[in-house]
Amino acid sequence: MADQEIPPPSQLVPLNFASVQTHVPESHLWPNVKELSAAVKLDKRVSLPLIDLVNDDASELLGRACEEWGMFQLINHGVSQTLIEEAEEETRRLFTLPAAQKMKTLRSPGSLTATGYGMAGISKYHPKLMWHEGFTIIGSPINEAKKLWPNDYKRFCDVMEEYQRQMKGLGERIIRLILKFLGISEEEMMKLLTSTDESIGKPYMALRLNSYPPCPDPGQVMGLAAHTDTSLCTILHQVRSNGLQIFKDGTGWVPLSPMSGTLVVNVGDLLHILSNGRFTSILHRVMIQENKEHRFSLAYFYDPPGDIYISPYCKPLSDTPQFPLYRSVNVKEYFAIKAKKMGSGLPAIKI
Ligand SMILES: O=C(O)CCC(=O)C(=O)O
Ligand SMILES: [Fe+2]
Repeated sequence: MADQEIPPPSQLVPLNFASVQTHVPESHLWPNVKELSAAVKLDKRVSLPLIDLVNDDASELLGRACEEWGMFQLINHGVSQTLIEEAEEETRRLFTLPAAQKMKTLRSPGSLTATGYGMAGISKYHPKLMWHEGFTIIGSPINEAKKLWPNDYKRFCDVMEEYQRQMKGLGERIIRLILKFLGISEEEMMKLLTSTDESIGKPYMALRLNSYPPCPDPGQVMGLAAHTDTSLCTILHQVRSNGLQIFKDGTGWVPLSPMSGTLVVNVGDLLHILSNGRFTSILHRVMIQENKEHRFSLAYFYDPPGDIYISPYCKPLSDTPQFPLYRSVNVKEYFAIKAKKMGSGLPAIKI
């Protein structure tokens, strides 16, 4: 029965990476990776802000980091190290399953609100495929976990549900502090942060587990091509290995190594819109490393529900009049615009 759910090979599906021993298939050879890598400022020490969430000035520090970088690292974030390690372990357990097993949970292409295995949404904008496979979780992953581990699915579900619960709580704390910095009132905040209630649209909050398998020719493949996240903010846990790079205006591409005990948080397009362009929706990408390690990461996209409207916040009574740079847009609509515009949604809603 389950085999019938496996799609035909013509569909855009992740490669069976375990079967690649020596030669990277043509479909995954990017002609320009060497140039892209050469542009990286390895000598630049990234002094990405490191923010203590329990600091009395956290709101100010987060706001300044969003303005200057669109990204920061967080300590004292309150998410237990044990849970993070369990989530890492379950992620590894999932991606090291045989390819045919993972394919049983393939998400329908283009689906934004389904749980399952597949390629990153940005894959369809590039002529070459990426050295990446993902597993997106929205709500409970129980139906898919049962297909992966018919007799042993509970552990994965328990860990991933608890991880999402804690990330959602953390996301809300971060967003509240950032909105406070912008001068947004509690009442307005509540409208935005209303829980993932079906009455205001489908939940778009998602946890994406990312896997970048070891590659025989890392200099010719792309892990995850440059993109901005659509979210309000993304909370990223990099599992030890290097590869993440961020684009800093005035500097260029710089690597961002994982730092134990911290979580990386970045501004997404929705927060850029809400801040009326004040906060940077930071461009980032993942390059495959020479060290033949299997790299994993866990990205939690903190999003309002689909029917919530995001409008640029222009400070009332400010000395200099402020005008909205973007039209107001609801979450569901913005996701659709971004998909239609090849991953570059902001220009489409510019006033
Ligand atoms: O793997 C990483 O470090 C980054 C992942 C990412 O950018 C994403 O999932 O949107
Ligand atoms: Fe991202």
